[in-house]
Amino acid sequence: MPKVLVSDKISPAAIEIFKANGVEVDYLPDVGKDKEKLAEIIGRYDGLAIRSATKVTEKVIAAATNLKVIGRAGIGVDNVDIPAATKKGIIVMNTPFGNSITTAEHAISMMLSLARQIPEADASTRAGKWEKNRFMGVEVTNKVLGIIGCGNIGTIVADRAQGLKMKVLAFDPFLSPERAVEIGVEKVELDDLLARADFITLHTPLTEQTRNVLSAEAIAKTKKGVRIINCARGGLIDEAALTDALKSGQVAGAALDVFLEEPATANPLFDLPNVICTPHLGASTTEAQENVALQVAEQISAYLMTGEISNALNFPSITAEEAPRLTPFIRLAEMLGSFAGQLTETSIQGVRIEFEGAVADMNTRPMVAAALTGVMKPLLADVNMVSAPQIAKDRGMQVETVTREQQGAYENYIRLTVITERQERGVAGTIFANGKPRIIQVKGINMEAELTPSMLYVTNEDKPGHIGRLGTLLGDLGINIANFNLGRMDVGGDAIALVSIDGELTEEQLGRIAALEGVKQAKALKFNM
Ligand SMILES: NC(=O)C1=CN([C@@H]2O[C@H](COP(=O)(O)OP(=O)(O)OC[C@H]3O[C@@H](n4cnc5c(N)ncnc54)[C@H](O)[C@@H]3O)[C@@H](O)[C@H]2O)C=CC1
Ligand SMILES: O=C(O)C(=O)COP(=O)(O)O
Repeated sequence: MPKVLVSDKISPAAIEIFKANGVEVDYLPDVGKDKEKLAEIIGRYDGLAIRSATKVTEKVIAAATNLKVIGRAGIGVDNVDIPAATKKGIIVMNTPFGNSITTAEHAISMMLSLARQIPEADASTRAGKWEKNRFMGVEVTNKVLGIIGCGNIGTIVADRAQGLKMKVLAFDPFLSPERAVEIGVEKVELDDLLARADFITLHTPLTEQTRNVLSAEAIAKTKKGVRIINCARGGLIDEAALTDALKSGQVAGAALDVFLEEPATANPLFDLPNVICTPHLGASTTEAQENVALQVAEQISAYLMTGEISNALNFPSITAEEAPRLTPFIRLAEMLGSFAGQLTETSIQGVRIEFEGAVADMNTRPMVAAALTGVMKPLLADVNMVSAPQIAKDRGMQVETVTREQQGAYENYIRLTVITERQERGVAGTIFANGKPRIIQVKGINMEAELTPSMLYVTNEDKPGHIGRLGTLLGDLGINIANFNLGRMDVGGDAIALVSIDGELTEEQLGRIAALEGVKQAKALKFNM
């Protein structure tokens, strides 16, 4: 039974879902804040469910010897070292929509609170001061809202702001002009937004490109008296520059849900009167927490129990519907990769994967990942479909994918070619109606061979007597032949024998086969069936 650790506070409904799906679960909501403890126990788990308090660092991942999946009950994954997880073959998934409405509503609440100084007015009134003249607000109607990052949350904020009769500008390099028209925002460059916005709200992920998007220079370009809302990530604003700008009056107010250092228990911004702070509450509503908890528990369970992948950030999704259709082709791709990988002795420069017929129409990315896994497994035992594409890239392997829709003799086939300095070696296979993989071509030579766990691969010159000699030798060696497949280029040309055997050949036995008259290469191949 797979075992999952929940290391942050998530809705108890998730625990029930894990159990109902046959997944064992430990709910230790304080462990996420204790890096040492997390690293100490993570080795026991196949899955990890987190929110933002758990920092899944390289060190934690190094200790995660059994971990297969990290599920973020929420959106931002800047607390997970995704490259380290990918290299270790661990899927990282999030719940991209579960808390977006809630977070957008928090941003709007923060904007209105800022416009009317609600927290301070509240504190003053409770203190019995009745300072009616002190709290002069601003209307948002007809004001300009600048949204930096117009994805899921930014778009919902835009919609709600339009309801408040605001004019909305958006800076987002990935927002298409058509989409901007559709959602009724004016797509602008950052400098334009900075110069024109009365309110600026941030909704990008924290990445190296977005870090300090509101830097001292950017803040200097804003309209004097701008109000800034950040319900995305702390690192998006240079906090020192914001502090200075709030003091100088360049920025009239800031509403911050997120901070560079969290938990934020001391921060110079807390001392300023025109600042509103909440403790990373963007996603904290009953509805959103229920959504993300249920979803993450379902996603993690589905991956661990069936291999279904949804909302992974480091692997293409495989839906429950396509999983059964894809599985035989993923296995075929891995076997072709393994076939070619085991025959390759020099360093691999590139891999070409061709898909022809019906398979060309399917989701080929998992098949490419599986093929690369097969190719590299003889060298790197713990490579898997998640880590293989990244490892191939890191090693400078060129990966080319070709899809052709026309059909040849087979309804569909995959050809994998490994390119080394010396040669190109291609091997092609198909899936028969019974779902079984078949090799149909090796190095341009047609044959039809079932792949079995232990095989002997022999190349030779096509001369009379070879098959007899090989069969006799295998008999003398006490090796039982389960299946004997032959193919040749042309009469007297290169020929290949692919022999399924019971048991495995020793080096010594292989040496004797290689020494047979006419044999060019003899190799023992193993396949995980
Ligand atoms: N305060 C909280 O509790 C919560 C915070 N968040 C934060 O909100 C962020 C945004 O969430 P979603 O809207 O769901 O993500 P999303 O991926 O749908 O949208 C992000 C948008 O940012 C844009 N973007 C990326 N790089 C950019 C750049 N350099 N400049 C301008 N735009 C850029 C993208 O094109 C995308 O449209 C999350 O990454 C997370 O960090 C999310 C949920 C709750
Ligand atoms: O979903 C996100 O990105 C969030 O920031 C929400 O964080 P949380 O789950 O409330 O710790």
